[in-house]
Amino acid sequence: MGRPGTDSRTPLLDQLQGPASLRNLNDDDALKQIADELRTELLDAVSVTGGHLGAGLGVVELTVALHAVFDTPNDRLIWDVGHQAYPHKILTDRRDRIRTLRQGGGLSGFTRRSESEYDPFGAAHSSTSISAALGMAVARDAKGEQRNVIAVIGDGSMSAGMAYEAMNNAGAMASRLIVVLNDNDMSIAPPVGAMSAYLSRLISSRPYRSLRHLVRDVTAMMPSPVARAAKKAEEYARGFVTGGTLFEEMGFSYVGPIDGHNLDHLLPVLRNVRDWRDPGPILVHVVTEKGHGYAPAAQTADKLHAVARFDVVTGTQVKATPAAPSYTAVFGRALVAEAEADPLVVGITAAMPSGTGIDAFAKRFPDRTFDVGIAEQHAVTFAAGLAAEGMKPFCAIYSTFLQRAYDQVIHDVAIQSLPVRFAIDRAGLVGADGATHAGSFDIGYLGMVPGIVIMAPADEAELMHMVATAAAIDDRPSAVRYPRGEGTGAALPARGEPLEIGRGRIIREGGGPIAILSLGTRLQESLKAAEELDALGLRTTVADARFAKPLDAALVDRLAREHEVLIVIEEGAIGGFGSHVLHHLAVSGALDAGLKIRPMVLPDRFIDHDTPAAQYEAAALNAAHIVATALTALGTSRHEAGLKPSLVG
Ligand SMILES: Cc1ncc(C[n+]2csc(CCOP(=O)(O)OP(=O)(O)O)c2C)c(N)n1
Ligand SMILES: CC(=O)[C@@H](O)[C@H](O)COP(=O)(O)O
Ligand SMILES: [Mg+2]
Repeated sequence: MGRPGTDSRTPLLDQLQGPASLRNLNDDDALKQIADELRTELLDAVSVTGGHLGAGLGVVELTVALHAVFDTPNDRLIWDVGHQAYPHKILTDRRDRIRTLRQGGGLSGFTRRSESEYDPFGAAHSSTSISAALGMAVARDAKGEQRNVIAVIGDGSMSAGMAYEAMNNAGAMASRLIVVLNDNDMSIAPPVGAMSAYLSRLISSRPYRSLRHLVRDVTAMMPSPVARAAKKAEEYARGFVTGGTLFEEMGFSYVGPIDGHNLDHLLPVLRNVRDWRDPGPILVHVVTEKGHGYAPAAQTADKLHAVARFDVVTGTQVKATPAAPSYTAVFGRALVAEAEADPLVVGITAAMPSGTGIDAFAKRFPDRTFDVGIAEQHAVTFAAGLAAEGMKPFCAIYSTFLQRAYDQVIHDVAIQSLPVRFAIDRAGLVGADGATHAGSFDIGYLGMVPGIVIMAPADEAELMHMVATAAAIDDRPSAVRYPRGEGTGAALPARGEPLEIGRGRIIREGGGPIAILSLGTRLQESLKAAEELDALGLRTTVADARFAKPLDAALVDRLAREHEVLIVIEEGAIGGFGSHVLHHLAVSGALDAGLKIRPMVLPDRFIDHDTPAAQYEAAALNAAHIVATALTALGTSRHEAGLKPSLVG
């Protein structure tokens, strides 16, 4: 691959008019050049935008081959997770926008139906592609239409139960379906689990098939079961112990392993698979390298899974120096402190050790750390089993990914009142990953679960106290939810002090008509708003709820009784903390006295990718919005109050 301008060949990528022009080339050598140019363009674009890099680098040749062989967009191409789809986006009508990736108003960092006809299914949460592809294949057959449906799923994403649910169903159906297993022996971290070990054995036991073998394998599958029986007989004759791969046992035809960077192999095999007319699913096992073709990727443990802006020549990333440790890092520190004091404390992650801070715990307590792979449902019930036997499991899962294990939280944990501790990272807005990753719903979806304790720290010191509080709760589930990114710089204790469950705290006594009850890290904005209101002679009370559940009813009643206006603010969707406060005040009759209560929550819509600052402005949860809400409730405009005009009126 040459760097831009160093490749003496006539550029071809610039001449492409979408994937159809790839197919019209009829020149495999030209496709190889296009792959080189595509990798260069990918590097150049992501060096400017940042984002997910390693996965896309690993599928450059595969992306070219898929679009060169299949009649996209009529043939449906579904990318699992979608973080590897930047080359796909460059080849499919979005090259001109690729440098807007993950920015407000720009391209999504994942596939998205609304973005392009070449994105038949949205993604970002893993392991959905086979299910969606099977649905599209069955719809095709039901409508008598003709097309191929191809799901591209990674080895890491093959560790989620949903992938097996889909294969189990597909393997028993006649619908023609193509699954490309993109096996780069990586998840975000090195892969874990028996499936990963199996795939490694499969690859080592079946060295790259020669082209002749590959074409023969596919040919043998084509005409009829007779040829397949002959092949099976040959395999038995050659001493194959089993009937073949796990995938074949599940009703798939299997082709591979294939070198996923070798277009001389990829193209003929995919063409054969395209023309294969036998009923049922086929799995094409493609072996790739995450970060392929870019030396700095090979030198990093995570193969440059996600990067900030970087220098293409050196691979050096441009990272701002955080002013304070991240909530994630503080969680890791807090968990280590609890584990040093209590050998029953264990840490669980679902394939996100670095993202959750469990990697720090693992360094200190490798034998008490469990990475279960991309398997959130299993992680929760695995934790329930541990808790049932007296262990103290901390299950660290992003808010958005915990959505996948909701029934396990209720059915396996809460109904049995098992003391699983949920460390819910990325709770709230997450910036560039956008709506699919926003942690908007956890207060809502957990808040209705009887018995669970839900905490939200105002800063990172509070986070340590809440981890200690959770560690001490041995009779029911507990959850601590905290945001992505750095903390406030608060001084940190060596170890947290358990809090009194269900007790909030008054941060500043106002004495005026307005009170603000904040849950979580919106406290900083609430204090700024109080300062502004003070300046108007409206001395404002600010309280930190600390607990969404159980609610501090005494605190809520006092705020309601002593103030004319009560603002309740949280970084969560409607149906969360504010709803619980409203419910309590309505049931208790406190609203009958005419309290002007204003819940402030995330807008009731999905908030697209953007910078965090832009997202908070869009969410209207900043100090200026709090001031405006309070004044409006009071019946005073900012003008009457003598405040300079604000964007929020
Ligand atoms: C349900 C879910 N859990 C966790 C993640 C976070 N995540 C994004 S990519 C990834 C690794 C995927 O590995 P693989 O499928 O092998 O793709 P590769 O990055 O190797 O191309 C993980 C864990 C996710 N997107 N969805
Ligand atoms: C693709 C994916 O789902 C993860 O890589 C996710 O983007 C990580 O999010 P953070 O960057 O917040 O850890
Ligand atoms: Mg992988």
